Amino acid sequence: MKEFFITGTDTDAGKTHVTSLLLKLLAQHKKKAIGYKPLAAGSEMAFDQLVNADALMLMESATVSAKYDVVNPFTFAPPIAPHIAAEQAGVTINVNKLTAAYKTVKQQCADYLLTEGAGGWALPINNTEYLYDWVKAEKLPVILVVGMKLGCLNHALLTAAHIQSLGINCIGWIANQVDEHMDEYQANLDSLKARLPFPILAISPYSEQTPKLQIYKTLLENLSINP
Ligand SMILES: Nc1ncnc2c1ncn2[C@@H]1O[C@H](COP(=O)(O)OP(=O)(O)OP(=O)(O)O)[C@@H](O)[C@H]1O
Ligand SMILES: C[C@H](N)[C@H](N)CCCCCC(=O)O
Ligand SMILES: [Mg+2]
Repeated sequence: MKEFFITGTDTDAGKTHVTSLLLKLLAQHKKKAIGYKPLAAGSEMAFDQLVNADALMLMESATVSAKYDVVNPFTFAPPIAPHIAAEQAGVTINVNKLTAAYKTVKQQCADYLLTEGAGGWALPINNTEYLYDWVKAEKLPVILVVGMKLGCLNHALLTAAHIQSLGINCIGWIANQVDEHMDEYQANLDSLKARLPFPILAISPYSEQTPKLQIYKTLLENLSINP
């Protein structure tokens, strides 16, 4: 099974948007793929259970179906930092619990498992651990979604440097145009291409209606998809 962890330069960088597009790309190529959202904050009651919109979107885009709790084992109502939401709910989250939950989603007979993080890269899960500790423990290859807006150069470069400092493999980055009217979009894209230490995998243009990925060959190679 091919596994990837999708992180972003910040909350709202477009991790869910891009992960959903990747799942749809895999579906077009008849691949068995599932999305996973281990940790979500910002959820609503539906049919007597808390559900999060990111997890539901990943479920809609996947070709392999699973029960809600399998796709999103930890979910909290308030749209705040998840470790604070967990503390308020009296729930402990740690690397061991994330690893145990991950075993269940790995049993769902998918060939591709795309895990969406929460917030940006340095997301605390408790007083001492970060979500990236779990990513490192699982040895998950990372895809960095850069939300293209003013300030993203700093966020992208710091995120890349930290991923590398942990010895984690980042297979590349995806430029996601979250700001339709970003000044000097192309110059910013070029600045990132010149500086990020891993290849660009795709560009996700601004689109509310029919979102599409402009795909680079490296992405297809990493997903083992024939063009
Ligand atoms: N390429 C795009 N074109 C248009 N709208 C976009 C694009 N990418 C993301 N958006 C919109 O921006 C918002 C944030 O995107 P998204 O929910 O994917 O971010 P996220 O990184 O998953 O955030 P979170 O940290 O909450 O998980 C959403 O309303 C989404 O529809
Ligand atoms: C509520 C939001 N949409 C996300 N689910 C959680 C974002 C956490 C950000 C934590 C932080 O870096 O400050
Ligand atoms: Mg999301």
